[in-house]
Amino acid sequence: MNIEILKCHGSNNDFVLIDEMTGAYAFSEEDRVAIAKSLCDRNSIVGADGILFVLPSDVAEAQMRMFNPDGSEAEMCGNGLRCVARYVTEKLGKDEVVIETPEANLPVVKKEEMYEDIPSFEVNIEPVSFDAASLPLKSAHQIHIEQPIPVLSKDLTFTALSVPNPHLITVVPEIHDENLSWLGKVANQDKELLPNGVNVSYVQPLGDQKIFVRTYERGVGLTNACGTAMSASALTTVIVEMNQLNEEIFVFNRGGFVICTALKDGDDYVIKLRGNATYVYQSTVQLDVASGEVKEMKDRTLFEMENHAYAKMQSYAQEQITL
Ligand SMILES: N[C@@H](CCC[C@H](N)C(=O)O)C(=O)O
Repeated sequence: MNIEILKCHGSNNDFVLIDEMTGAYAFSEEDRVAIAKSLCDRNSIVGADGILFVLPSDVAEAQMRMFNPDGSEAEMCGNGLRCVARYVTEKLGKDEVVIETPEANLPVVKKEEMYEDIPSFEVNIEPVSFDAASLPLKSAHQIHIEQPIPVLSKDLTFTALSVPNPHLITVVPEIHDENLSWLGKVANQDKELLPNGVNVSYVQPLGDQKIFVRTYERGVGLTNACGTAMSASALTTVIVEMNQLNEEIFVFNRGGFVICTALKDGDDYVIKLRGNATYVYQSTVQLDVASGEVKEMKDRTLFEMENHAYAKMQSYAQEQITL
């Protein structure tokens, strides 16, 4: 079958967006899983960190469903939600809309450009829970903040939270990719400890309300950036590193940077995640859903100007962390 795709990214965490509101595809649940596995495969002619299905909603302007390359569906996707925010606001000619996600209806809003010629959006990341059962994480502590997990590490401590997808956050003086990758694999294999798997992040404080975050994503592996992980990391630094609530935290990553602000609304935390929503190209792919083979890509139109603008922003982000 022919499927129209939009390749997009937030902080170079890249996605294939498929519009099921306009396209009369009538995918089954099995189709969505198969399409996610085929189109995200880095050996195919597309390749991505995840897939975003945009569907009609009875309670919001649109609905987002996000699948990882292994075919698992995530409760939330922060970088993906900014891309969906741009897609839906531009389609409806509005500056703010609500997007239905599996656990919450989330407001998203177009913001002033965070860097020259960078379309920028802010999305709410919620509900947030520090209850270990919300991941779930098997722990002796109901609230697992800065506590060890001996099967994962002899010396590190971890903060567990769901936003609402599951995260383990560790504040470290420096980041070693091989070590994070090992930790992420072990954590995701141990179904006694973490039955639904987990996204694992190392956070390096850079001082002055700045942090660097590297994440091993559930269902993917190491990615350039993970929006929910950066949000969870910003909130964790508010709690363990005495950063301030209601103040912007600049979160740098392999693919750029975002700005997170952790707020408290009564007893509940909400994180505002602001960052780019960049279109890479649009095209039509011919896919054999049954065999998973991506046969052909046709009519590929590159968004050259915005890719060029994003490259500049990425160099700026790199300079900020090497200064
Ligand atoms: N990259 C995303 C998160 C995608 C889902 C995640 N891998 C999970 O399974 O929870 C983001 O930007 O938040």
